[in-house]
Amino acid sequence: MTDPIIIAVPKGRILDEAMPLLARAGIVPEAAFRDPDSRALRFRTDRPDIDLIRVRAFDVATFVAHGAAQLGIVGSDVLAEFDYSELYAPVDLKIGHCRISVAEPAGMAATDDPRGWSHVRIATKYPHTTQRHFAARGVQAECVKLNGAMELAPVLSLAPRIVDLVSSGRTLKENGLVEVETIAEVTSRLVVNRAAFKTREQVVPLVDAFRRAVAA
Ligand SMILES: Nc1ncnc2c1ncn2[C@@H]1O[C@H](COP(=O)(O)OP(=O)(O)OP(=O)(O)O)[C@@H](O)[C@H]1O
Ligand SMILES: O=P(O)(O)OC[C@H]1O[C@H](OP(=O)(O)OP(=O)(O)O)[C@H](O)[C@@H]1O
Repeated sequence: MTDPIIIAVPKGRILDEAMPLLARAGIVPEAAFRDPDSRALRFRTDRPDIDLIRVRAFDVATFVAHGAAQLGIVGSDVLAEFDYSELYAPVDLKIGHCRISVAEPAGMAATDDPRGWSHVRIATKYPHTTQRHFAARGVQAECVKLNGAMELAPVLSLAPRIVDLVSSGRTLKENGLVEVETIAEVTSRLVVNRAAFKTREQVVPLVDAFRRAVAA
């Protein structure tokens, strides 16, 4: 038998929204996949030709780009940050809605005019996206890379502004920050390794199954 198709799924918040979509696409993982106590990382499904792996959101793109997984589910925020040429993103899964935004302390925003910025120092998990956004209007962005809790950076003087994901706005509010610019709207995408798209016969029907699952 040929190797199973591997689908990389992020273990964070997207997982809850991805489960019904997987089911509608005809893929039901073994029970351990949803067991928080399980230490397993690779799981069988009701389809003998498909396995799932559960990895960190940023690592989904890496596994699929390198062909270690053939398909994956990943936020457009992650895709924009990596810009891997080996990734093809044919389906907007319409889950994981949020936006990537610039935020700063409410007190600072009261008198700040983004049109006057020439150099900004930004704490973010998304340095490439940030630099690209600001470079497009001639602003130099100096980024301090963090992997979480960006909202602490302004109050602790690590950087006066942040670029982070915003959904309800609650995290910003509870940390005294306000959104001053939206960089992009974010949803999760089905990603496919370009070589696997051409060489593995199950991939095209799977992409179609996900497309139908979104429309259902
Ligand atoms: N507040 C949010 N609302 C909606 N979607 C979000 C939100 N935050 C993140 N996402 C989406 O979920 C993806 C994973 O985010 P999550 O916060 O679960 O991962 P993480 O905790 O940063 O990941 P990891 O622990 O792997 O570093 C993001 O890439 C984004 O596409
Ligand atoms: O606008 P809100 O609805 O408050 O959502 C925004 C928060 O959600 C994400 O964090 P997450 O909870 O995933 O934590 P992490 O980034 O620290 O892992 C993001 O990094 C924000 O901190």
